[in-house]
Amino acid sequence: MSDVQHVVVMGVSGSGKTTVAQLVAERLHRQFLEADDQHPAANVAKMAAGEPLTDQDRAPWLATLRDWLAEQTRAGRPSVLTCSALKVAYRDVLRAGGPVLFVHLDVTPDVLAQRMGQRVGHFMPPALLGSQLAALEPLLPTEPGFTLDATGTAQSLAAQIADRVRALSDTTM
Ligand SMILES: Nc1ncnc2c1ncn2[C@@H]1O[C@H](COP(=O)(O)OP(=O)(O)OP(=O)(O)O)[C@@H](O)[C@H]1O
Ligand SMILES: O=C(O)[C@H](O)[C@@H](O)[C@H](O)[C@H](O)CO
Repeated sequence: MSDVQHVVVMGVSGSGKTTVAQLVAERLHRQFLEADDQHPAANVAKMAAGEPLTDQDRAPWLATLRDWLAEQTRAGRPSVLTCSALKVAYRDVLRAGGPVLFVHLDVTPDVLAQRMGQRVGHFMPPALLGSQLAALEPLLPTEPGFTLDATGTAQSLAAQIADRVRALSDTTM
């Protein structure tokens, strides 16, 4: 089995996690989970009201995601998960669910604001972007994963990620 069992597509709101991760899951024929759908209702209400989440708010949500990863690991199902995973401590929680490769979609604040401004029907207000960027801790060299300049098209980003995952799987079989 490959070391890259779970790909976690991470980054701040509007970076393209959902769009890109869905394409990666299709390309690699993997299980897919959208972390936004797993937030407790209180978290969604808080964000929709323009209030950033705290570490405490995120704790039960991260535990749910970790448990889902652990379930996939136990069943031997490689997966793709979207998750903001803004802090090292949050990523450590996810890593407890099995072998993970983080892919950080890095987008400039200008492009993020443009993307969030254009998006319709999403609970996350663009006003929370500053707090997302302030909370973000880039991947450390000691963490498994890589950062991608995510200003390209979603299809080209997904192709790059799928290629990297396949290459890593080939070298670890
Ligand atoms: N590579 C891309 N190039 C241009 N636009 C993109 C790209 N990826 C996503 N978008 C658009 O940007 C907006 C945000 O994308 P998306 O919802 O996938 O981001 P997200 O990181 O999942 O956000 P959130 O965490 O807030 O749900 C959407 O309107 C989407 O269509
Ligand atoms: O950790 C967080 O603050 C949240 O996960 C957010 O990032 C949102 O859920 C998501 O981005 C919604 O748009």
